[in-house]
Amino acid sequence: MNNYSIDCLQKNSRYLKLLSKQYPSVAAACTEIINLEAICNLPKGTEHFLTDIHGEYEAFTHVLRNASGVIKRKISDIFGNSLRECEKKSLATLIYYPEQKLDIVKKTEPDMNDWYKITLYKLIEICRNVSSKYTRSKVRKALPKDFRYIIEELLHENENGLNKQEYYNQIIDSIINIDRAREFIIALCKLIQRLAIDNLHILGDLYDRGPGAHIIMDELIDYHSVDIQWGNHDIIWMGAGAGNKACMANVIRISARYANLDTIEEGYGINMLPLATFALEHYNDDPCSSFHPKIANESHYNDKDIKLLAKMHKAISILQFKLEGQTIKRHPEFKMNNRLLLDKINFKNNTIIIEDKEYPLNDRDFPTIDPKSPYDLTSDESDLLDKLTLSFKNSEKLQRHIRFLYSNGSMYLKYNSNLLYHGCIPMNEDGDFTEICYQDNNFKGDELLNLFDRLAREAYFGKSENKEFALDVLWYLWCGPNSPLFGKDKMTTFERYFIDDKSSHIENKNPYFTLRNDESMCKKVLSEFHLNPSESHIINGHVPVKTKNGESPIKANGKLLVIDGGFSKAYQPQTGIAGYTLIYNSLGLMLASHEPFESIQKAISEEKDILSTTIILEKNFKRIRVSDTDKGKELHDQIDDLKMLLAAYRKGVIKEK
Ligand SMILES: O=P(O)(O)OC[C@H]1O[C@](O)(COP(=O)(O)O)[C@@H](O)[C@@H]1O
Ligand SMILES: [Mn+2]
Repeated sequence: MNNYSIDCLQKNSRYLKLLSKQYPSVAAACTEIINLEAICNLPKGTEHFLTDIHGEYEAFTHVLRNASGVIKRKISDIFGNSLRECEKKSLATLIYYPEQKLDIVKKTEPDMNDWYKITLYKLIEICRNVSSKYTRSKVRKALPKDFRYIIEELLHENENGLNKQEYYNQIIDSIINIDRAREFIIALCKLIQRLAIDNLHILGDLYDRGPGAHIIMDELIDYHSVDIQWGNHDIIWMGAGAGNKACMANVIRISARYANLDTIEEGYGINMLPLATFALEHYNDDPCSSFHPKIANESHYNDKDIKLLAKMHKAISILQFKLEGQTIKRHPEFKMNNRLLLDKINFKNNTIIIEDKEYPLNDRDFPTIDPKSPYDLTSDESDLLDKLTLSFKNSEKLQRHIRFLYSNGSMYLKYNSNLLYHGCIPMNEDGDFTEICYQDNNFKGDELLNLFDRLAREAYFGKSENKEFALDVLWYLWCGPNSPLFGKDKMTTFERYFIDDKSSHIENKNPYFTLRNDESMCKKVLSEFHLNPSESHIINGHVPVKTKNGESPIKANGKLLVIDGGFSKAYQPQTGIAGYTLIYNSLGLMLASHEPFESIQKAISEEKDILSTTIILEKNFKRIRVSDTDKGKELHDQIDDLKMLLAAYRKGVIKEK
């Protein structure tokens, strides 16, 4: 026990008085100290890392429910050879999708009560196992209200204990007899899912081409503990929600390109009719060949839909190029003049000069561009943009999702000695961190990311005259040459639509992406962020690992892990797999690589789980305790404060209440 002097206690008396409101007596302070010290000795909770989901909600939902294989492993650990493989599979499917699986069982099972009974025993066994890492109080808080008391009884009673056996069996029988088995099983399955993972980390790009980013956001909002490191695709949605027109045009363009306006229209209730009307009016006779949407499943769309989508796609792309040009001109400090392209078009010859090279354009229909002032909006374009901006601002659901990205997200995160970020820390060829000047000060490394984080928040919440600048910074973060989220020298969107010569499409990655293979570089980054380089790791998303070409997700001698493996179907041909996820539990760090996922429907009806291969990256010989984690450090600080309060009570500096 620390020996606090009276002087020290008196100096801290204002804080101690406040603390004494929560712990009003010696007994209360002692109880809390014992409680916190006990928590510190528990094994650390399991962390789950996912990234680059790109709107693929089915695969995402599945990996969230199967906890990247954690639940399957628990079933195997607990039941070993006492269950057949097919029984383990069924049990796993039940835990992932209880409602749907119960409906299927009901159709074929001749003795439902018997099935309920056996299943309940198994589920309680698994619940006991997954809850053993937590304090009773934490488990209690996770219990569903309706069954709180019964589950607690079942978790803490030993059905083999002589006196309790009948009591235990009676509870199970009663649940079945009063017709509550279905609800009870669903509650237990959800509890297992909830307790299997203590904390979820998402390393960015929830949004983009896949069909259901809004569904993913709804799931995350309901998730018990999640943090998000913003990706470049998330940041344009944040920009669109905050009212930046260039970001909004990008968001609509990408949705049109991937024939995925459902997220905007049905997910967020934003009406695209004004864009459709505008497109039909101005591009009616234009085949918009380069703007044919990329459609995963052609059969969903008829010819007319595709033609209309192509016109909308072109209309919003031209708007994007105009708005981006205006942004670049407003901000010479962004140093993006090389991306001013509309004024480099020769409308007579139908060519463009980019970086001293002349290219023919594959399209000559630019009905809304005035060659003399190509970045000016026509009055129809202005009206359209005003309508769309208003709809984005007024979508209650979009705004809720954006606020969630702000409250649970950031540019980067330090968590239990790992450094998490989506893209990169901008670097020069020589490995120095790139400096950016803002308001006469230079920023680089962690300070640069902190600056961007602050400005990103100011763009949404700010009220000052700097807000407009901050809004443009959100767009810079999407595609600016020194954006940590983008990490490339330029985004060649214009070239990919209008120039056939593919050499103009090249986007060069920041030197970071080569330098990060070097262990000493990674250690330098970790030190920059004030982490101990010998025990910490960097965890990255953003660039898909081309496993097919022999690339490894483990870089720099294990210091850096890239877990973008292609949740997004568009990247799977390159990566050869369907994504990496990372699990960090009390025993160490494990990397899971997943085979492509067919569908939730097949996962349920055919019990087709994702096939995952897990490799252990680091194994701890001593189990990691809460005490060794960031939470543990917080708890130790609290314990110290409580000990000081105890001393204050005992030395009469503070009175018990
Ligand atoms: O495949 P598309 O639609 O042309 O998109 C490619 C664009 O997406 C980007 O790769 C950014 O998205 P990611 O963050 O998913 O890599 C850009 O660099 C590139 O210009
Ligand atoms: Mn990305």
